[in-house]
Amino acid sequence: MSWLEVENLTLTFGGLKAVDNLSFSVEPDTVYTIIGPNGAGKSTVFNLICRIYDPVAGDVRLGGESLLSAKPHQIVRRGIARTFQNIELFEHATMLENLLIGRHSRDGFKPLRELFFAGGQLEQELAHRRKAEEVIEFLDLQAHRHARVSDLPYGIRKKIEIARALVAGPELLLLDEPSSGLTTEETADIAFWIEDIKADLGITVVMIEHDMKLVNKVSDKVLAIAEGRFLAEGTAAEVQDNQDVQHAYLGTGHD
Ligand SMILES: Nc1ncnc2c1ncn2[C@@H]1O[C@H](COP(=O)(O)OP(=O)(O)OP(=O)(O)O)[C@@H](O)[C@H]1O
Repeated sequence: MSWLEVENLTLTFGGLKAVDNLSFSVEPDTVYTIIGPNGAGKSTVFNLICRIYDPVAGDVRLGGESLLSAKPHQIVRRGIARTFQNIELFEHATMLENLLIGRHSRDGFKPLRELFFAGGQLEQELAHRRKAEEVIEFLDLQAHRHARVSDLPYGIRKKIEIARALVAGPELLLLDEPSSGLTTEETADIAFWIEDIKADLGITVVMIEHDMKLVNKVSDKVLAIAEGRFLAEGTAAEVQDNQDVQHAYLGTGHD
């Protein structure tokens, strides 16, 4: 049994099959990358794993347990955190404030506990702060702790988006196009951090990515999809050599 199992997953939007009977599985402590042309269904797969959408068929299991009974806000507590293709941070808050919000998303808002158990609340706040500081140090973001996110360069904001996901303490991190909008140098930097997240934090990474240099560098396994369907799976080199994959990218169609 694999750790993350996606089985016969299907989702339609109107008449369009965005994800079509897709199955794959991910082993723990690996980087698993999903590639595919624009509109292939990659982000929809993430949205299905995070319970934003209900599949019309199929299942998603983590550690043998189906995620389909979970509500979107419970996904973080099931050990999953994600980043977005377009950065989704509170632009007018500081980096630290953004990280603390990311941490709170794990526990949810509990007004009664806040009223009656103020002592425990304080301890929890301190634990949140410690976790945020741990991630700040890990990603070498100390210089930006109190900077307003809107004042920071795009490359740093992209890294803060990863930090926001990490403070939730995930076992599975979903990265949606971590290199988009980054320079070649910044992309090389992100590759380094992804490798450290796997090796030093023991977090399994599932990544959607277009930049094949980054894919080649960090992926243990690559899945190619097109029109919501499985095309090929293997090492980055094997998948890039696959004829169906090449045809899908060239847009020449395939049988
Ligand atoms: N909420 C939605 N309503 C209707 N159609 C949608 C919706 N979300 C996605 N789609 C369609 O589903 C298909 C898959 O979209 P998706 O965003 O998952 O592709 P993708 O592989 O992530 O693409 P890209 O690489 O361009 O981000 C596309 O045809 C898209 O237009």
